Amino acid sequence: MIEIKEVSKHFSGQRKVINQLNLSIPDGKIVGFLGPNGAGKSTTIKMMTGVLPIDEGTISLDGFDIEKKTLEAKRIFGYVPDRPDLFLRLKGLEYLNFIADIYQVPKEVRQERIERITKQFSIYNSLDDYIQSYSHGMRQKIIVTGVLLHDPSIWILDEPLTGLDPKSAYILKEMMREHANKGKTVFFSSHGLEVVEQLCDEVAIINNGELLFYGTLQDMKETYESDDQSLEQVFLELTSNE
Ligand SMILES: Nc1ncnc2c1ncn2[C@@H]1O[C@H](COP(=O)(O)OP(=O)(O)OP(=O)(O)O)[C@@H](O)[C@H]1O
Repeated sequence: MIEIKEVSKHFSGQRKVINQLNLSIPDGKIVGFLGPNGAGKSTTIKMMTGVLPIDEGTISLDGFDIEKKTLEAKRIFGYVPDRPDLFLRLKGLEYLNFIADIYQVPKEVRQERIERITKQFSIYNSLDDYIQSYSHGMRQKIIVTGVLLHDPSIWILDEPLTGLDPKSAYILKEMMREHANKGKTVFFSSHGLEVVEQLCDEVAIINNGELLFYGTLQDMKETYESDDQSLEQVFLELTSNE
């Protein structure tokens, strides 16, 4: 479970980019975090994962405050950033072993997981190549593999499906569903309603750093949809900055 309480953030010389955000992400559900460019999704996710300091408020992961119990919190989540350009000078396999070492994944377990997951993502034959030479989608897949390798209970994914080919996107969506079905937490950001409609149990919509809606798609339909407005039109209207 992820608890975001009264969180605000501003960057120097700017207005608040996150304003008094409250959000409770339950276990056992896939929750989509939706909003247009610049809405504040990545900033929120970076605060959740301890990448950015929180100006005001608190965020806890399974009860561990990310700023006060940082190590404990970091042990239990896996994070896929929006830009997967990390550790470019390592070979794919070196990166995965590095992650497995940090999280102390036993040798036999890591071998089985690396082989299974990278074969599913069709990157098994590229593990001896440098990440530098990988395409955007391959870089994303190696980072997702690194996350799955240590089997964290909370998954925090920043636009995980952007740049993935349809087969890999399908596999990742299946994995997200399986993880939520095990009673674990899956939180991911996206621009579009389509993937959220396919995949999510609940959706949080943010714009200009403020939460506009949180609930099931059914709630959203019941609250906003009408005969002359589809859910997509509702979403576009809610998040319009014009
Ligand atoms: N390091 C930074 N310094 C200054 N402003 C920043 C910084 N990072 C983000 N911002 C600003 O904070 C706001 C929210 O940005 P953020 O990246 O969180 O949005 P987003 O919803 O993830 O957008 P996108 O969908 O385009 O990735 C934007 O106005 C952005 O310009």
